Amino acid sequence: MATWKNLDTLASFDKLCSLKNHVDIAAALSGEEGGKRVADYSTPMAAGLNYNYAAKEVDETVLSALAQLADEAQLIDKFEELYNGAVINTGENRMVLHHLARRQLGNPVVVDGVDKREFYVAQQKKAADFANKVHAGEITNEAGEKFTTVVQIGIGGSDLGPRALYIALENWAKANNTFKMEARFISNVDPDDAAAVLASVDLAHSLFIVVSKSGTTLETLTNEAFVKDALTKAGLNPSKHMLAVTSETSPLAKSEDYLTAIFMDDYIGGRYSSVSAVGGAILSLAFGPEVFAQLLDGAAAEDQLATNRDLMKNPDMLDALIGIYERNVQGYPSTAVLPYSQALSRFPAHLQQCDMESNGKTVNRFSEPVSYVTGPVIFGEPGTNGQHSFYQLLHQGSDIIPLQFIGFKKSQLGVDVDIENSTSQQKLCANVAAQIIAFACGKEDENLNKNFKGKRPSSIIIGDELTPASLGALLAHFENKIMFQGFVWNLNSFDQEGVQLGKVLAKRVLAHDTDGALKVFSDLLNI
Ligand SMILES: O=P(O)(O)OC[C@H]1O[C@](O)(CO)[C@@H](O)[C@@H]1O
Repeated sequence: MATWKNLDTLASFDKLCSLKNHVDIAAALSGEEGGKRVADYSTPMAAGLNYNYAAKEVDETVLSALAQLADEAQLIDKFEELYNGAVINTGENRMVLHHLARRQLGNPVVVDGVDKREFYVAQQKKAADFANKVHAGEITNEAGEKFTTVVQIGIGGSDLGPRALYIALENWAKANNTFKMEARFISNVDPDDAAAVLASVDLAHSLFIVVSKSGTTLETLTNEAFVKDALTKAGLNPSKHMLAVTSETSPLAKSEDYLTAIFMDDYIGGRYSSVSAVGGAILSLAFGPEVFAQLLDGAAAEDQLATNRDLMKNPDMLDALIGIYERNVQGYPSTAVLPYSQALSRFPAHLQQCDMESNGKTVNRFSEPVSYVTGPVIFGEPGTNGQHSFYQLLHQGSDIIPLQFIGFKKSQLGVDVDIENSTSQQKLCANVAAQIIAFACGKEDENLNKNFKGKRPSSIIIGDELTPASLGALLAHFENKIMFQGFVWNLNSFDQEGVQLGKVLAKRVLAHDTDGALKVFSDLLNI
C-alpha cells in the first residue's frame, strides 16, 4: 500500500526547492543547442500527439529531481491503487473509476456482485442502441417523425465536458460524414439560457437528455421543468421527448417520465464523467456510437501511457510534475490553456472545472491543513483570439503565467485559402510557434514599454489533426495530470465540498430565511 504524505515532508521536494530559477529558457533555446532541445524535449502521447516541453524551465537536473519526487511520492503506486478499486475519494468514501469506463487497466473491480467494467460497457451499449434506433427512425416523436436535434440539460460536469467534446468534433463529423444530429445545451438556471435554446430548436423534432448524477441539482431540475412546460404548451408529451442519464440511486432513476434511463454511478465524479453515459449519450446521438468509441480508445491509450514508471515516457505525469515545480518552487499562480484550434473553444472551460474543482483545496486527504500552495487558477481561450485579448498581460504583466499550448498541423474541415503566400492554417500554426519563442526569449528594447523580459515558460501538445481519438487522448492527458498533481499535494482530488455553502445559502434566500447582510443583498436583488 502506498503511503500518503504531505509534499513538504518529502526529501526530494527539498532537493527540488534548491533548484529554483535553475534554468534560463531564453539561453536554453538559443542557437543550435536550442534547436536540438526542441527536438529532444518531446514525449509521445497517444493517438499521434506529442507533448513538447522544450520551452519549460527544466533541464536534466530538474527532470531528475522530478523523477525522484515521482518515486518518493509513489505516484504510479497510487494510480495503480486507484484503478484497482481502492477508496481514493476519502471525503465521500468512494472509489474513483472513470478510467474503467475506457478500459480495464488493472484487476476486475466488483461491487455488490457487479463487475464495474461490465456495468460501464453495458451502459455504453444501451446509449449506442438508443442512438442507433433514433438514427434509424425506430424511436420517433409521436407523429412518427425522426428526431433531428438533441438538447442536453445539465450543469457542471454534466455540461462542460460533453459540450466541449461536442464542439470539438462537430466539424470533424461533418467532414467525415458521421454527423447525425445537431446538439444544443441548456445549463444555466438563468431563464434566458433555456428560453433562447428552446426558441432556436424545432421542439417537435427535439430529444432532451436530462443529465444529473445526483438527480437533485437545482439548476438542472428547474431547467427540466422549464422544458417540460414548453413541450406541454406546444401540445407535445414530454415523456416522449426525454431521456435521463443519472445514477441508479438518484430520484430521476425512479421516474417513469422518460423514454429510457441510462446509468452512471457514484464512482465517476461529475467532472470526470464525459467518458461515461454523461458524454456517451449525447455524443452517440450527435455523431454515432462509433465516434464515441474512438474517443474512448484514444483516452484508454493515453491512460496506458500514464501507468509507465519512467517519467520521461509518461507525458501525463511529466506535465503534472513540471506543473508542481512551477507552482511550488517557482511560485507561479495560474496556468493558461491556449488551444490554437477553434474546435477546442470550450476545452479550457472544461479543464477549469476539472482542475480547480479537483485541486482547489487547502486541506489534505486527512482533512489537515497543508502549508504549501495547491491548484493554480486555470483559464484560457483559443489562439489567435487570445493574442488580441489577454496576451498583453501574459507577455508584460507582473505575474509569470505558465502556458499550455495545443496545436494541430491540419484543420478539420480542410477548407482554406492562400492569401499573401500562406493559408489560414499556416498563419494559425505560425502564430503558435512565434508565441512560444516570444514568451520564452523576449526581446530587449531600450524603451521599457517595448521591452519583453521573456522567461515565460510554455509547453505545447502537437497533433496532426483533432480527431475523436486525439481528443480522447487530450482529455485523458489532462485528467491524469490533475490526478498526479493531487497525489503530490496529498489532496483528495475527487470531492468538492467547496461548492456546498453557496447552495445552502441560496436555498435559504429562496425560502426567505435570511437576516443581516444576506437579507439586504437578497432585497437588493428583488428576491
Ligand atoms: O450531475 P449533477 O449531480 O447534477 O452535478 C452537477 C455538478 O454539480 C457539482 O456537484 C458542483 O456543484 C459538480 O461537481 C457536478 O459536476
